[in-house]
Amino acid sequence: MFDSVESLESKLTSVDSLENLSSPLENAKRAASYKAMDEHFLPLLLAKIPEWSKLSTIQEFSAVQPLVVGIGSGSTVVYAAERLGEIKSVFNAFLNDLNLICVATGFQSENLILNNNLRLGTLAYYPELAIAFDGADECDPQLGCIKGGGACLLQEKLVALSAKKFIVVADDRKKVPYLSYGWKIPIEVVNNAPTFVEHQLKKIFGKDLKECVIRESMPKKAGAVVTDNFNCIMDINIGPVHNVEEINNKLKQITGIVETGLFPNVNCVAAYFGNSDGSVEKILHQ
Ligand SMILES: O=C[C@H](O)[C@H](O)[C@H](O)COP(=O)(O)O
Repeated sequence: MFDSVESLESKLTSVDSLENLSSPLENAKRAASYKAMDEHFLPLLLAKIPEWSKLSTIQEFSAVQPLVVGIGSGSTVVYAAERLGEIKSVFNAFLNDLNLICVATGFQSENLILNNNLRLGTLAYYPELAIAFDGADECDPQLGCIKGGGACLLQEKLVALSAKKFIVVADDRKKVPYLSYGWKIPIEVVNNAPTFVEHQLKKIFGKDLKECVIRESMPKKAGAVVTDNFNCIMDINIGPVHNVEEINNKLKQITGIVETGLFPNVNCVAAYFGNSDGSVEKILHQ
């Protein structure tokens, strides 16, 4: 006989009882990620349990629609993957490898999924995700974001746009009144195009283009950062970004720019910002 759902939920580590990590910042990232996972993934899972608890054979499990979850990149989403791994192990009777699939946003994210004993799938197999969790470099009040601090913006955008719900997990430094408040916009550019792209940016943005640099890998490797898609990253400063969609569209019209780190809010329903005391501020999309 299965344990009751309530008794399983109570087996999850209580967020208040977690031991301190190496720094207050890490505590903040973990608090945001755990809360986001508990408030957004658990309800999806609990809604499926009545259906899944009737299944017993592998054939029956493989016939049901899996819950497909996007796991992003960066240092914050590490804790979201950790919590998802814990939920999976506690709810093992209902949530096996066949009905929970995780889609990655790149190399680091693939390893996060595998290291937490989660099953890896791809967008090619699972083009529709129930939900995706990812970090952000900046997030505005409308839940528009700048992403790409770790150069994963292209695959992150593919996953975010494939998810019915997109959830941002971050520490409180990422909550800003408008985008490019303190962060440049990363753009992924094909390798032989940076000079062409810079020239076009000057034409379009004129004096507003204050900075345009190719991101370097130093000190770990000499030369430009190479993305998981074998392109380079340019970080540009065109001043405050108030209309995220308009700027994103302007940038995307330039040949040679594969994708931008500007994420206008398409389906971001909530952002969780962790504070160093372990409390979490949540902003919901209006
Ligand atoms: O390319 C990387 C991503 O967009 C990250 O999600 C973003 O940089 C936030 O990373 P972190 O959680 O380490 O602040």
